[in-house]
Amino acid sequence: MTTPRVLIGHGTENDFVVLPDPDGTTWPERRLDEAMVRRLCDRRAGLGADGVLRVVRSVHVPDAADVLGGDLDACEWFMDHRNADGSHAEMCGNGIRLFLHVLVTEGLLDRSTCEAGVLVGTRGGPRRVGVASGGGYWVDMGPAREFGAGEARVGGRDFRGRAVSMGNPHLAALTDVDVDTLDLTRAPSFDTDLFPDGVNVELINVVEPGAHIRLRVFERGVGETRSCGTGACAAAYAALAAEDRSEGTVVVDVPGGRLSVQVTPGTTVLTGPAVVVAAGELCAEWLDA
Ligand SMILES: N[C@@H](CCC[C@H](N)C(=O)O)C(=O)O
Repeated sequence: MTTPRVLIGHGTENDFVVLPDPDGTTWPERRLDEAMVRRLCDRRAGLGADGVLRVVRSVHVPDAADVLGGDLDACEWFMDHRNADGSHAEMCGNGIRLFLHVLVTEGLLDRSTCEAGVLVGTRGGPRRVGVASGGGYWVDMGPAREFGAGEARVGGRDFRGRAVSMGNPHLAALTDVDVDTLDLTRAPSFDTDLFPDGVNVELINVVEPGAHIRLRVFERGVGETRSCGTGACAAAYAALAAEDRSEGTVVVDVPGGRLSVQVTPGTTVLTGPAVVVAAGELCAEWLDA
């Protein structure tokens, strides 16, 4: 087998190993198993990242038909996302912007076809993603769905927040405690009845009510990350809901940069950058070790 092509990239410093596999022949699930994802994401013995994005045509993903249903034909491409621990996630807001960027830079998609947006398959369903006029990329993430209230214990303190689904589960907790002072080295404890599949926890400070927030996030399957796109959307929704509003545009500052989230009752549009840092090949010696 030839040595597989690989790219490293990020969206607001939420970083990914990207594996182009258009025809599904290089990284079938049996090869890109949990152990391989962990090895790739290992920051010392591998390339290092918060997750892996496999760039593959939907027809080559065995479970794509289940999650995309009648939209399978409309989604030529599928973002096969894995967390650093090897688990699958339904959706990744930073990853999908990088995914489109890589499709363009790898010559798999013509940039001009992206202006109006391209439907990409994800395990959370189809998502439209396009080139933003002011730079970066926008993603139509679908509506935030609130499904209760809960608590998480982080660094010895309890934080109460809204349970919000962006396809994947979030606890979005507004707090007056300066989030920069929190210890996020250990996984939060949370209510497993409310979040049976685990949860991403966002701790949020309001900078300007309903307009500007900053957050830190502990991601399911990863740990603390420098940014989380779905988390930014859940946090923006919670910040607006705290003001009894169901729409508005919120600037979201994360440790790795700035995102913008436009919330309406019908959907949520996330806008932010995507950067490819390096491209090359995985070494056979490392792969076979
Ligand atoms: N960083 C991502 C979210 C990745 C998935 C998450 N860890 C989960 O398991 O739900 C984003 O930018 O949205």
